[in-house]
Order: sequence, then structure tokens, then C-alpha cells
Amino acid sequence: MKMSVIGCGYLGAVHAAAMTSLGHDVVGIDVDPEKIASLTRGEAPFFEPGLPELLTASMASGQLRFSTDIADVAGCTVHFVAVGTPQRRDGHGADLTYVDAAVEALLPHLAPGDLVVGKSTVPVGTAGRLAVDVAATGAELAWNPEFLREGFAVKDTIEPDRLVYGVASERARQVLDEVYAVAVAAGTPVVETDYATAELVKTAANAFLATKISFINAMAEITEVVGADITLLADAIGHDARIGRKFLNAGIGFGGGCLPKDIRAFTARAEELGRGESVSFLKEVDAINLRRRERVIDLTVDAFDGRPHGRRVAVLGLSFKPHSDDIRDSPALDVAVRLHGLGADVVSYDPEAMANARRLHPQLTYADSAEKALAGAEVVLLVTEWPEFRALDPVAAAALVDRPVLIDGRNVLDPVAWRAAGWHVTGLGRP
Ligand SMILES: NC(=O)C1=CN([C@@H]2O[C@H](COP(=O)(O)OP(=O)(O)OC[C@H]3O[C@@H](n4cnc5c(N)ncnc54)[C@H](O)[C@@H]3O)[C@@H](O)[C@H]2O)C=CC1
Ligand SMILES: O=C(O)[C@H]1O[C@H](OP(=O)(O)OP(=O)(O)OC[C@H]2O[C@@H](n3ccc(=O)[nH]c3=O)[C@H](O)[C@@H]2O)[C@H](O)[C@@H](O)[C@@H]1O
Repeated sequence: MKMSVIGCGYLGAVHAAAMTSLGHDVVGIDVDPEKIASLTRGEAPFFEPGLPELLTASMASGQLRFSTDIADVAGCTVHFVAVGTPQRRDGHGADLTYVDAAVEALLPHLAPGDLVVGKSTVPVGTAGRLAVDVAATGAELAWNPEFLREGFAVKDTIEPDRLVYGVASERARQVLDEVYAVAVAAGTPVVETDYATAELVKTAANAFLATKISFINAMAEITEVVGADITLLADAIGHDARIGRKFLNAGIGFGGGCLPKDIRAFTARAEELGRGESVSFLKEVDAINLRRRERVIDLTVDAFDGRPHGRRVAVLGLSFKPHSDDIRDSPALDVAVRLHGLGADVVSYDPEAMANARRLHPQLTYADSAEKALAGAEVVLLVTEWPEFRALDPVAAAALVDRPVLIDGRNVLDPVAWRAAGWHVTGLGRP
């Protein structure tokens, strides 16, 4: 099939390349000329494991190209909309200007029978509104939310856990079945819904994941007071298959370009619908999450007896999670910036996210290795659990720092081994 992907960011670039690997002919469109230039060279404009190899193979096959010109969607019969839906500047809800602009730009290029497929995460009701304009061209709209995780985006796109088709006709379902023929043949569950349900499935999934993380972080606030251990608690409740151990890692909390803005957008939309009280708990989920960052800052300030000014802090990690260079709403970066704001001498290191962090926060100091960040530090914060930080040798690390004080914001280092090497270790929610 010939298809276009409008918006080539973390979602769209992976989707475009993955569709090629499934045998389709794809053109990726973006308004950002630098991104398109990079993709055209076969270079991923961001860090995503497996994407460079996929891009190289797709470009070599001649089935993938990129353009800034929307007219290049000519000849495509399926058009994915994968542009951003960030939090609005006023904080109230999702900013739909990019989705609206992308669909509006697409309209003159649509032919009767084309299928426009929304992938962006949008407030419920958006698809119904856009469907009217799309239908006026003789084309049709479907909403097919995306559940990929950054760091695993390629695998999640090619082998999704499930496919959700928000469709208004049998024909739209058939077209989507053809798009995802490989996954469908492999037995991937397909849930066919109306538009509103498809939009809400996505919002509800992210709200649930955020709630699960904040639940365990709320428990961590309690274990901290009584000297109990949140990791053992999570293991123990996680053995119950009804609860499950995944997404019960307590620590500095969730960030990224999705969970935080999606729960806020859901709250705003529910309020618009007169059902604010139904999801008012999401405000608590957000508040618990943000308190975890405060906790790490407080622990750091306490480690300097309340006077962090001029004191050296090594911050290990800047991205919102490992295997990604994404710093959108990153708890790690937030903590680094705020400690710098308190006058601490913050030296940060991240294996992949430093270029993005440096662009946004040139005032911070960046080291080019974990060892260089540790050199002379009086407190070490581990705030993104990259494998190379998990593999640090506590004895060698102790020899680099001025004071062996560790705050493990992700509860991934073995406190017994680190204490044995002379470190004073504080985990989150751990004795
Ligand atoms: N990043 C992720 O892991 C996932 C993201 N999503 C959703 O997918 C959507 C996109 O997210 P990301 O890819 O992370 O955002 P992003 O910010 O990385 O990418 C959005 C891209 O759209 C481009 N764009 C904006 N307006 C455009 C227009 N009119 N025409 C063409 N291109 C345009 C931007 O230049 C940018 O490259 C959001 O709604 C997000 O919630 C859903 C699942 C996973
Ligand atoms: O809508 C989206 O964009 C995506 O949002 C999340 O994916 P992602 O943001 O890539 O990352 P997650 O793995 O969900 O992690 C989110 C945040 O939660 C934190 N987290 C995760 C799990 C956990 O147990 N504890 C915890 O603090 C991570 O460190 C990270 O900051 C969802 O997992 C995806 O299914 C969804 O498609």
C-alpha cells in the first residue's frame, strides 16, 4: 500500500520506517526541515534503539522517503496523522493546533476512498469533529491510537500488544487490516470501536499506567516514614497476578512527553464534559508524582545540612527514562535544574540526552562520562536507570568522589554492595 505519515517525531518517524518494513511504500512529511534532512540522509533525528538500522534498510529499499511538502502525499491512499499534542501553554488541556493544521493541510490532497488515520493522542471528541471535514473530500477518518514505549518503539510498532481501530465503516476496518496484515496474521488482538472509545482507550491506558506508578510512590511515602522497604512490598504485591509487578517501580516518578500531559489533558477534557469528579484522582496522581522530585531535592539539601550552595552534586541521568534521549518533562533534568537553581554545583551526565539537555539548559555543567561527573562529588544522584549506571563499581566510584553519599532515585543499585564499599545510601521508600 502507498501511505503517508504526517509528523515524523518520536512516533511518526518510527511508524513510517516500520510500515516500510511491513512491505508498504511510505512518504513521511514534517514541517521541520532539519528533521526531514536528517531522515532523508537515513539518520534518526533522535535516539531510539533499532531505528537507525530500520531507516537504513528502508531507505535502501527505495520504499521510504521524506519531505516537507505535503503535496508529496499524492498517490497515497492511507494517511497517518502523528503530529504532537502537547500540553497547552495555559496548562488547560491538549494543544490541538498541530493536529488541526496537519488535517487541514491534508484535505486538498485527499481523494475519494482515501483513509486518514489518526495516531496522535487526542481528547475524546476530536475524531468526530475532524471526520466531518475529511468526509467532505470523499475520504474517511479512522482513529488508531498508538501504545508504543520509547526505547522499544520499533518492536512495539511491528509487534503491538493489540491494535485498536476506531472506525465508522466496515471498509475502514478492512483497510486497517491490510495496513497491519503482518500483525493481524500473527494473531495480534484487534479491538474495533467507535471513535470516542478508541480515543478513550488511549487516554485510559496512560491514566492507568500513571496511576499505578503514583500508587507505588504513595506507598513509598509511607514506607519511608516507618522504615519499611518499598521494593520488597512491590515484589510481594506484584506476585498477585491481578496486580502484576510491572509499573510498580517506586522512585523519582514518571515523566516524558506523554504520561504527564495525557493525565492533565484527560482531567481538562473530563471537566469540559461535566465529569471532572470522575477523574479528579488524576490530580492526586500528578501531585504524588511531583512530590517525588521534591523528595529527592530535599534529601540532597539535607545531605548538605540545608546549605547546598557551592556544593558538588553529580547527577547521573537526564532523560525521562533509559534507552531514550527524550527530556520532555524529565524528572531527572528537573531535579538537576532545580538543584542548580539552589546554588549547588551540579555536574550531569547522560549517555544519550546531553545534547537535548544542553540546548534547553546551557547553564548546567555536563561531564562526558559518569566517572567525570563523579569526580569530586559530595552527593551522587542516580535519577535515570541507564544500564551503565547499574553496572557502576561501588569501590571504584568511591575512589572518585569527595564524599561517598548516594541517593538512588530509581532504587536500582544494590544498597548492600554500595554500603559495603563505604557509601551512605538512601533509596526512595527504602530504609
Ligand atoms: N512519543 C511516544 O512514545 C508516543 C507518542 N504518542 C502521541 O503521538 C503524538 C506525537 O508524539 P511525538 O512523536 O512524541 O511528538 P514529537 O514532538 O516528537 O513529533 C511531532 C512531530 O510533528 C511535526 N509537526 C507538527 N505540526 C506538523 C504539521 N502540521 N505537519 C507535519 N508535521 C508536523 C513536528 O515537527 C514533530 O516533528 C502525540 O499525540 C503523542 O501523545 C503516542 C504514543 C507514543
Ligand atoms: O503515550 C505514550 O507516549 C506512551 O507513554 C508511555 O510510554 P513512555 O512514555 O515511552 O515510557 P514508560 O515506559 O511508560 O515510562 C514513563 C515514565 O514512567 C516512569 N516509570 C515507569 C515504570 C515504573 O514502574 N516506574 C516509573 O517511574 C519511567 O521512568 C518514565 O519516566 C506508555 O508506556 C506507552 O504505552 C504510551 O504509548
